[in-house]
Amino acid sequence: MSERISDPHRTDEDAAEATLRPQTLDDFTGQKALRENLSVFIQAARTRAEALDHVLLHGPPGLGKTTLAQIVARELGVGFRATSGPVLQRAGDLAAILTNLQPRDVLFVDEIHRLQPAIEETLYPAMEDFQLDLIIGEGPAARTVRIDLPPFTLVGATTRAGLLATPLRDRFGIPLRLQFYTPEELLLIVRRGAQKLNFALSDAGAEEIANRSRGTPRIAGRLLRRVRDFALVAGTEASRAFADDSLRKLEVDARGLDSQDRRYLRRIAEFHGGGPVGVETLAAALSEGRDTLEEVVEPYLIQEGFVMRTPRGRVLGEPGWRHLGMTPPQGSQADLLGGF
Ligand SMILES: Nc1ncnc2c1ncn2[C@@H]1O[C@H](COP(=O)(O)OP(=O)(O)OP(=O)(O)O)[C@@H](O)[C@H]1O
Ligand SMILES: [Mg+2]
Repeated sequence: MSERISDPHRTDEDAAEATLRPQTLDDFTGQKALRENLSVFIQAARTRAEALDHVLLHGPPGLGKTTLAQIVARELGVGFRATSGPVLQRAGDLAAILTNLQPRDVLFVDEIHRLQPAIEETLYPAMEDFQLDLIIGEGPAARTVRIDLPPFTLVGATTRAGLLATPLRDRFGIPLRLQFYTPEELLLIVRRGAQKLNFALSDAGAEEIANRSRGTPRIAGRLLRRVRDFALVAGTEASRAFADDSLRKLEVDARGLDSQDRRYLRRIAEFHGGGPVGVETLAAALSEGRDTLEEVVEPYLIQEGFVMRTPRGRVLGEPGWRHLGMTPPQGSQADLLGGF
């Protein structure tokens, strides 16, 4: 795992995140459409005193999936159990959790795209009919018993919805996609965070952090805590210039890209004339996993137009060239695809 300040994945250092985590739907900034819909479904479930339909949260790391799962349980006024795809090794592990749920509880399964196939199949009848088929004994004496489960809400989270099997995806009545946050939303998040941390951050300083957070609250929180460290040690208040200077020390540039992002862009520009180049080739050249590129590095670069995903591979976009201070070669793919 890399040590990038702009890595949207959770790291040990992010344990401090807990203080910044919003506790209610009202406190949760951004994702307006998603929040409004969810609020209606929660209210309806509460009114009917029924379990909320299963919810699938998908989107890039650090956008608030785990936070939302906890909020859903709190707003429903029910218990919250959490596990994750890679942790559940045997069908029995899942059975133990399911049979211990209280009616209407939320079971949060993080990284649900990494469930073992056998466990996934146990999950189907559990989600659909609140029934669990257990195999007791072995060999010819083995028999299946069917156990009724309390009605519950499965909240699944994944950064890779594309990897979910269709039968699993279809069993989520409420699929919700999280989007990158706008600079205005991040500004609000940074301001609130500074308040919670008792950190005297100027509005301009907050703006500087918000604009460089790659659309991701986790990164905003992390940059906020680092700028706060710099300010504490320097014994000054955090003006725009101070925030700017601190972020520069962390190698986060004016658009929020870090050294890994720039290495990725430069590779396409300098070794492949701007592309197209296959993601496997890039991953090998940069000594990164393909997954890391697709899940962590690329989503934001694609959304900002720095790079484009085409059937023939990755192509540097106009903003990508500009960011590197280079001009696209005449007749390059960026020109041809300019209208994309
Ligand atoms: N809408 C928001 N408003 C304020 N803070 C937020 C918001 N969403 C996320 N955060 C902050 O960002 C941090 C990361 O969020 P969270 O852990 O929920 O992300 P995630 O989508 O589950 O990431 P991963 O895919 O890595 O599991 C949280 O600790 C929280 O402080
Ligand atoms: Mg999470």
